[in-house]
Amino acid sequence: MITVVGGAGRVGVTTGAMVLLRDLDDVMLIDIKPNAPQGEALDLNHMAAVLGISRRAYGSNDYKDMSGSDIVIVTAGFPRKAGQTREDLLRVNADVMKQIAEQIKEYAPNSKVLVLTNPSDAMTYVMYKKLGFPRERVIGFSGLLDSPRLAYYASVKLNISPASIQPVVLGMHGEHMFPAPRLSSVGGAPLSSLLSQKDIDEIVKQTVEAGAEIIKLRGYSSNWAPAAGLALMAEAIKKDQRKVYIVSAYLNGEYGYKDVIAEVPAVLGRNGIEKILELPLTDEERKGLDASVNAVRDLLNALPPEYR
Ligand SMILES: NC(=O)c1ccc[n+]([C@@H]2O[C@H](COP(=O)([O-])OP(=O)(O)OC[C@H]3O[C@@H](n4cnc5c(N)ncnc54)[C@H](O)[C@@H]3O)[C@@H](O)[C@H]2O)c1
Ligand SMILES: O=C(O)C[C@H](O)C(=O)O
Repeated sequence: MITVVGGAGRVGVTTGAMVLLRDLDDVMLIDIKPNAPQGEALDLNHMAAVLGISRRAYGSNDYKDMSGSDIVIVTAGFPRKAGQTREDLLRVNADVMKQIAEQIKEYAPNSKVLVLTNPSDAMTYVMYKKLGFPRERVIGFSGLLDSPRLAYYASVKLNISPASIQPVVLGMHGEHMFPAPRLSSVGGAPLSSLLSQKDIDEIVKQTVEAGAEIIKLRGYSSNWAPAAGLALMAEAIKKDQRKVYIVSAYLNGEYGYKDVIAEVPAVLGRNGIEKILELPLTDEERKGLDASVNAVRDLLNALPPEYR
């Protein structure tokens, strides 16, 4: 069973749909909104019946129904509104993480926990600290959104499929993320060698501003792309695929950073994070990553001690 906490919210229910569509497992949607997860589960079960998928969705307002889940995906919490940054959600969502960590500890103590709630690196840190699970089992989401976004914008410039691009965005999910065009590649060539500096600057800006652009256009934040990314992470763990994805990981010396969470490439398999990969960086890239990781640290330092 894969549980989604926040399962009646936009990203939560879309994630439930993606898990079913990829035929990964049954899905438990848990949410504090009365009746809403049950209603979403019913609709998802009808979708599965239409498509002939033999997985079930369940909905509940009771955390104990996550019992037995090997993966718990956390999408619960407040989304930002137009004009807000993700960082503005720090305190309110840290409270939500703290509450949910208690429940996961009690009902799914052996699970791998994927955290998407914003600001996602800081929320992954709170979840990690409050759960006390090994770091391999507490994994933050967003690299699998920021990097494919970079691939998308580059693919438009190059008029090729985004699937042909291996994009790299490191550090923080937020205003200070670090897109790395030299480390991103197309057919073995660095992306930076295939586009002009002006085009590179443009796609980097589009990537950083992508989330805000969606909110500006439609009034609420993304759901389709993040849900797809979460499903890929869950799939890699569930099927022990050992695929390399950029994820938010607790660093204990990797890249020279300690006691902080940042987006880095990692191998995902049955144990969660099987290995963190350390990319060789130029001096300039090192500075860019430092600035990004320092922005995560600033957020963590702004959290009262009970969240750390
Ligand atoms: N990291 C990313 O890339 C990324 C992408 C999209 C959204 N997000 C973030 O994900 C979060 C959710 O976004 P959304 O659009 O789905 O919001 P939403 O308001 O549609 O859904 C949030 C859901 O969480 C539920 N919830 C709140 N507290 C809860 C608790 N203690 N237990 C269980 N459920 C609880 C709410 O009832 C609601 O249904 C936001 O913080 C948003 O910023 C992050
Ligand atoms: O922009 C947001 O608030 C949601 C998410 O972090 C995103 O990048 O789409």
